[in-house]
Amino acid sequence: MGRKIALVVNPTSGRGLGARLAPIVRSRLEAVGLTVAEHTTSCAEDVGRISAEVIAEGADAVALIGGDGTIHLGAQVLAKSGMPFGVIPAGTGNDFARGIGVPLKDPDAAVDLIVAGRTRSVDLAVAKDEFITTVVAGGFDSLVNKRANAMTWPKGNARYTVATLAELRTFKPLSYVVTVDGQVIETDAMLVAVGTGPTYGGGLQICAGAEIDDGLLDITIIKPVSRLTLLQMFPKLSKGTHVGHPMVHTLRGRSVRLESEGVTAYADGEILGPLPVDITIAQGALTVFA
Ligand SMILES: Nc1ncnc2c1ncn2[C@@H]1O[C@H](COP(=O)(O)OP(=O)(O)OP(=O)(O)O)[C@@H](O)[C@H]1O
Repeated sequence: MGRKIALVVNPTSGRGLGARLAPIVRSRLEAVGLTVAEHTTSCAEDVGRISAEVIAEGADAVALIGGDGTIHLGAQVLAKSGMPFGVIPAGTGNDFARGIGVPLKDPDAAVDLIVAGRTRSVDLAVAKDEFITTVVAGGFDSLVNKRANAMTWPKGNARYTVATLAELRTFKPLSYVVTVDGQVIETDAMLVAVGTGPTYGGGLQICAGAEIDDGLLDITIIKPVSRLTLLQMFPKLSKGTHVGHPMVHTLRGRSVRLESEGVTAYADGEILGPLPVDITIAQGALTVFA
């Protein structure tokens, strides 16, 4: 085959899983005759810088080892470049990989998708001049994210459960103005989420049913509910069955404006910035092996 693959590794993703996966991935790629140029990032800025360099140097494809944060950084450069890229999931959340159907706990199978070479174009959201690869959201979940990101224990997704329980004690619904393709919705809500793919927070199907390549943003509004109802809804988020609840409102559109005073929006698990935020769709902006 002789394809040249640039392997971009975030060694810190998944608390070191990225570094551990790199030699495994590299040898599997080389075993099928691919030429691998391995680049290990030493800071967040390196992900974009190295991605830009390997595009300029004429790599045939990029393989990213990392989690959603790494993919977010890489997507800023890879979007609209036409450069096909593959994901080897190494984060704690891995929601982008989940959304495009890459096996999460089987790096060999993830590598095999790159080797097979079948690509598809997937949509990205655009907000505050950034490409977003999963979900933009603000409200109750912003507080949970903030708390969970500051926690060192417990590890993995359990942090989100602990943070959710802590935030539930004091949270009050917020007032939002949500404008979807010009239609203005004024509502109180627990949170509003806007995604190209279905999940955030490591598999919570907040935008259940979102299709990654339909050219549309999926919007979920969770209207004010009691603490008990929100708690009961939480396990349903993993299956996406919250969507049938009368206080869960879903819609689709190509442009969304989210407004709510004092709310910080999160995107791809990281802080995006304070609302208001305008979100549009970049249809088919990213070419992935899947
Ligand atoms: N050497 C590094 N290279 C790249 N990013 C780094 C590095 N050190 C720290 N970071 C930071 O690590 C963040 C997290 O990486 P990533 O999201 O891939 O892993 P994760 O947090 O374990 O997974 P997930 O986002 O899926 O939960 C990046 O957004 C970046 O800011």
